[in-house]
Amino acid sequence: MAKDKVITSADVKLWYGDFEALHGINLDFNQNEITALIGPSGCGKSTYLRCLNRMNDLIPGVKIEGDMRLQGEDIYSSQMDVVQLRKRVGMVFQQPNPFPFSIYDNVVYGLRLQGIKDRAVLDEAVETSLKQAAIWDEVKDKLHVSALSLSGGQQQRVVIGRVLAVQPDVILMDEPTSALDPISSTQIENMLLELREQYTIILVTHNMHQASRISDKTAFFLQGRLVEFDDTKKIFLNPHEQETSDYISGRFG
Ligand SMILES: Nc1ncnc2c1ncn2[C@@H]1O[C@H](COP(=O)(O)OP(=O)(O)OP(=O)(O)O)[C@@H](O)[C@H]1O
Repeated sequence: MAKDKVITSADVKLWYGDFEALHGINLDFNQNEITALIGPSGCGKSTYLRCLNRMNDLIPGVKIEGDMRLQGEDIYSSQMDVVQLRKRVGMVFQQPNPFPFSIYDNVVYGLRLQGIKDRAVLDEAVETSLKQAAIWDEVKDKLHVSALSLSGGQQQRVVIGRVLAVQPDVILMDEPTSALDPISSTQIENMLLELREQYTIILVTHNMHQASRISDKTAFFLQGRLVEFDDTKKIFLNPHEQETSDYISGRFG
């Protein structure tokens, strides 16, 4: 049975000034799937990812063309509320970036911005989000200490909790484990497999083992082009394109 498409993108092109970084990307994302974006450094994975919640709007001199839709709504329409969009399409970066506040205040940050003040509602959101982010047991007795006092792996899970608290539809992750040790990385990978039940996840990764272990679909980018997009098994075991095969087998990149 065909799954629902949460995000669709057609003929996405992006220029940084005169430099064309994306050359017409066509890529759709199914609900409750993890899609990995792979490819050598500089091929445009992060640039493409940032198009999906309009993070590139913040960069001067950027021009974007193409059609990108979230649940059918035009992401680049003038009607689109960008604050709402970034709530619906949350983002986790390579370096954990907790705010210099307590764990609790980090997690409820987005909810307070929405005007939610009810302590019971906030408490409930903190517990639920930190459980989903697989860090509740480690921090439940110290919710009011600074998030910056945690290890890198714990900080990244608190940041994921902060993203989950506003109940996004889609979570964008840009190399979320590359700054972490192997145990923390595995914890986050296992958590993503759980989160897939509820969310649609788009993950940029340089880690081929990670892409093959946890993603349903894989998109291989090269020099601003989408070379191949398919089921992860197919991409890793029997890719259609020679360039994909060369990259997967470590012949470049
Ligand atoms: N703010 C920017 N201004 C100008 N050029 C940029 C900017 N950001 C990225 N680029 C260029 O766009 C191209 C794609 O970069 P991008 O960061 O999207 O690649 P990537 O595949 O995510 O790389 P990596 O795996 O190293 O993070 C590169 O040539 C890069 O130098």
